Amino acid sequence: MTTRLTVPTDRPYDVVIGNGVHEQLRGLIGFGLGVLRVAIIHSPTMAKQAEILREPLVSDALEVHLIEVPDGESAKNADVLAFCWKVLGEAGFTRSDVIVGLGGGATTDLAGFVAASWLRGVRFVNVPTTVLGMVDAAVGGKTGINTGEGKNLVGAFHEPVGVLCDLDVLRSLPAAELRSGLAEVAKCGFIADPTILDLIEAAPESLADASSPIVAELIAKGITVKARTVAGDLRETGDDGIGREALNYGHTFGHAVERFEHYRIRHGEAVSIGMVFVAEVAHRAGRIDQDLLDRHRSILGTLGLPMTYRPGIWEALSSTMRLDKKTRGDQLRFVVLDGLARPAILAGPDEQLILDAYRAISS
Ligand SMILES: NC(=O)c1ccc[n+]([C@@H]2O[C@H](COP(=O)([O-])OP(=O)(O)OC[C@H]3O[C@@H](n4cnc5c(N)ncnc54)[C@H](O)[C@@H]3O)[C@@H](O)[C@H]2O)c1
Ligand SMILES: O=C(O)C(=O)C[C@@H](O)[C@H](O)[C@H](O)COP(=O)(O)O
Ligand SMILES: [Zn+2]
Repeated sequence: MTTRLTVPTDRPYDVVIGNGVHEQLRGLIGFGLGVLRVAIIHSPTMAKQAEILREPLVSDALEVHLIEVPDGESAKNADVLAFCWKVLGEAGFTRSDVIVGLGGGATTDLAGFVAASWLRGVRFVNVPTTVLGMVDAAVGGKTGINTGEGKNLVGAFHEPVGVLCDLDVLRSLPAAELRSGLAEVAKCGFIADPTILDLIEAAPESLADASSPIVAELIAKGITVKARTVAGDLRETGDDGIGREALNYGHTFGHAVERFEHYRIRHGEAVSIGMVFVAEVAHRAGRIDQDLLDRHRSILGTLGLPMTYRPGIWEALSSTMRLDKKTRGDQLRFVVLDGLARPAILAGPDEQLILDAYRAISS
C-alpha cells in the first residue's frame, strides 16, 4: 500500500510512503521545467541505491552525477559542502537542474543545504533511507551543517519538492538506527499525538522489525505530526503560539550531548536523553505530574533508548545550550510539556532547577 501525505505549505509537496516508491523519482524531477542534470548526493552505504535511482534517469537522457559524501554526521561540515559546490560548478549545474538527497538525516540535511545555497536555491527531492530521515529530517525544509561550536549552527530553510520514503530500504537498517528513529516518533507522541504512545505500548515486540506494519504505521503518524507542525510555522517564527519549536522537544539538551560526544552518539539517542531531562525540568517546575514523567521513562525504555547521561559536565553542556537557536539574548528557552500533547516554552528557567534535573538523569 502506498500512502501520500501532503505538506500543506505555500508550495505544497507530497511525502510518498510505501514499498518500491523510489520509482516515482522521475515524476518529481520536473521535465517540463527544463532539467538537464541531476546530482544524487548519497552516503557510501547508499552507493548501490544511488545506482538504482540513476538508471531510469539516464534512460530519460538526463546527465546524472553521483556525489558520494562521508557517512553520517561527518558529512555535515563546511569542507564537504564546498566539495559538493565544486562538483556542481564543474558539472555546469544551473537553476533548472535538480539535487536528490539519498541517505539518512545527516545526508539529507547536507544535500538540502547544498540545494539551498547553490545559485541561491535549486529544487531538491529527498529520498530518506532511515526511519529518522523519513519521519523527521527529510520533511519540513530545515537544512544545514554543524560547526566546531555546535550542531546545525549554519543552515537555511529550503523545502524539498517531494519526499520518497521507500520502506524497502529499511530492511538493511541496523537495529540501533531503528531505535534512534523511533525516538523522534515518540517525541511526536509526547508533543502532539498520544495514539503514537499507545501503539508503542501495545506492541513493543513488533518495534524491533523495521519492516513491520506497526513501524510503517508509526512512520506515517510521525510524518503527519511533522507535516502539520511545520506547515503552521515554516520559518519557526512562533508568531502564532509555540509552532514549529515544539519539534525541538528534547533537543536543547540532546544537541549539547551530541556535541560533547563528538557525534559518536546517535541523534535519536541524544534526543531520548534530552526528553527525559526536560521532562524532569517540567515536573520540577510543576508543569507535568509524576505519571507523565514516568511515562517518558517507560516508553523510551521500551524502545531500548538511553535515558541517563554522564555526571559532572554541567558547565560544558550549559555553555553549549546557550548557542541553541531557541536562546534569546542570554536567556535559555526549553520546549517543555504542560501536559500530554501540550507543548510550551519555558523561558529563563531557574538555574538550580535545571541543575537538579541534570543530576536526576546523571549516572
Ligand atoms: N532537518 C531536520 O528537520 C532534521 C530532523 C531530525 C534530524 N535531523 C538530522 O538528521 C541526522 C540524523 O539522521 P539519521 O538518524 O538518519 O542518521 P545518519 O544520517 O547519520 O544515518 C545513520 C546511519 O545509518 C546508515 N544508513 C542509512 N540508511 C541506511 C539503510 N537503509 N540501511 C543501512 N544503513 C543505513 C548511514 O549510513 C549511517 O551510518 C542528524 O544530523 C540530525 O541533526 C534533521
Ligand atoms: O523540524 C524541526 O523544526 C525540528 O526541530 C526537528 C528536529 O527533530 C531536528 O533535529 C532539527 O534539525 C533540530 O532543529 P534545530 O533548529 O535545533 O537545529
Ligand atoms: Zn531531531
